[in-house]
Amino acid sequence: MDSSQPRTDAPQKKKPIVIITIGMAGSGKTTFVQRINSYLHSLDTPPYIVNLDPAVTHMPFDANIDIRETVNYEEVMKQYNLGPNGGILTALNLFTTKFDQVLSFIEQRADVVDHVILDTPGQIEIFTWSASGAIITDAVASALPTVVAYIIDTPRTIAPATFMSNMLYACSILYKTRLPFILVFNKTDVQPHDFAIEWMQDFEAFQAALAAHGSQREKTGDSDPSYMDSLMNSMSLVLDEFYKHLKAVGVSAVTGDGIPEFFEAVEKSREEYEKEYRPEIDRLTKERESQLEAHKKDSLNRMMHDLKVDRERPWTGSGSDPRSERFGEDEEIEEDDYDDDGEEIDRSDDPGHFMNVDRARRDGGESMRWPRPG
Ligand SMILES: Nc1nc2c(ncn2[C@@H]2O[C@H](COP(=O)(O)OP(=O)(O)OP(=O)(O)O)[C@@H](O)[C@H]2O)c(=O)[nH]1
Repeated sequence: MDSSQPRTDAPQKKKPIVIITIGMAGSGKTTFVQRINSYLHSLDTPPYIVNLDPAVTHMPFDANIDIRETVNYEEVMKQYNLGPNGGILTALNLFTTKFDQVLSFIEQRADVVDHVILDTPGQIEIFTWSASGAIITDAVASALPTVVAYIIDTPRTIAPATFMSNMLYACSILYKTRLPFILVFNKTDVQPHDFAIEWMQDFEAFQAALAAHGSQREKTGDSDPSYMDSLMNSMSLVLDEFYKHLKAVGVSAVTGDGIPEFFEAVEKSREEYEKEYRPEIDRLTKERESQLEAHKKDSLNRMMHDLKVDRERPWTGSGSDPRSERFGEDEEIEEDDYDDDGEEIDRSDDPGHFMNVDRARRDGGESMRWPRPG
C-alpha cells in the first residue's frame, strides 16, 4: 500500500466523555477525582478537569478550569450579604453565565483528551437542585457524551434506611438529569459493597435486612416499626425497577481498588449515551429550534399585521392627512412619525427609522440598510 496516500479509513478519535461527579459531603468525591486523575495519568491519557466547587479549600490535583479563579466566593458572600450555601450558589450562578466559554475550551481540547471530569460542590443540592446545575449538565450533555458518577459513602449506608434514602436521592438525580448513571460505592477498603449489590439485585434480601433491622429497633423501642417497615418494603419494590437502569461499581479512592472497573462502566455508559440519550437530545434540540422558528415567524406576522392596521387607520389630526402627501398610496406610513398636532417629527438623525419592512421581506432584506447600534 502507498503510505504517502492519506488514509481515509483511519478510525476517527472518539469524542471525550464527560464524567460529572456528584456526592454527599464527605462521600469522598475529591479523593475519588484525585484517584481517577492519577489513574488516567498512569495510562498516559490525562483528563481535563473542571472544578465547580467555589468553596473547596484544598484540591489535591490541578484543575484545568477552576471556578475559584473566576469567582471569589467569600467576596460574593460579603457583597450579597449571604451565608455559605447562598454564597456557593450565587458563585455557581455567576460562573454559569460564562459556561459557554468553558464549553468552548473543552471542545478545543476534544482531539487530545479522552475524559473530562467535572467536580461539583460538596453541598450536593446546590448542584442537583439549582438552575445553574441543570444548565451546566444540559450544556455538556448536548455537546459531548456525558455520565453521572454518584459517589456513595459505603460504610455509612449499611443501615437499610440510610441505603434507601441514598438510593432515592440517586433516583431523583437520575430523573432530573436523564443521563447514564453509575453508582460508585466508595471506601470499599473499610466496608465491601457486596451487601449493596445483593440488596439491589434481590429485593427479598433487602426486605429481610429491613425485617432484621426492624426487630432490633423494636427491642430498643426506637420508632413505630410497622409503618416505617411497610413504607420501606413498598419503596424497595419501586426501586427495584430503578436499579435495572444503573451500573454499580465498588471502589476505594484511597487504595485505587475498582478504578479499572469504574472505567469499564464509563465506556458502557458512552454506548448507552450514543444509543439512547443522543437521539433524545437531538430530538429535543430540533423541537426547540422549530419552536423558536415558529415563534419568530409568528412575531413577524404580528408585526406586519400591526403595520397594516396602522396604515389603514383613518387620519385624526387637523388638515389633510400628511401621510398620503408624503408617502403616496403605496408607501409605508407610520403614525408614530407625527406628533399630536399632525406635525412631522424630525428623525433625520435616525437613519434606521424609515425602513420599508414590506420591501425587506419581499427581497429577503438585501435592499435594506439596517440601522447599526451606537
Ligand atoms: N478509607 C477511605 N477513606 C476515604 C476514601 N475516600 C475518601 N476517604 C476519606 O473520606 C473523607 C472525605 O473525603 P473527601 O474526598 O474530602 O470527600 P468529599 O466528598 O470531597 O467531601 P466534600 O469536600 O465535603 O465534598 C476524607 O477523610 C478522605 O480521606 C476511601 O476510599 N477509603
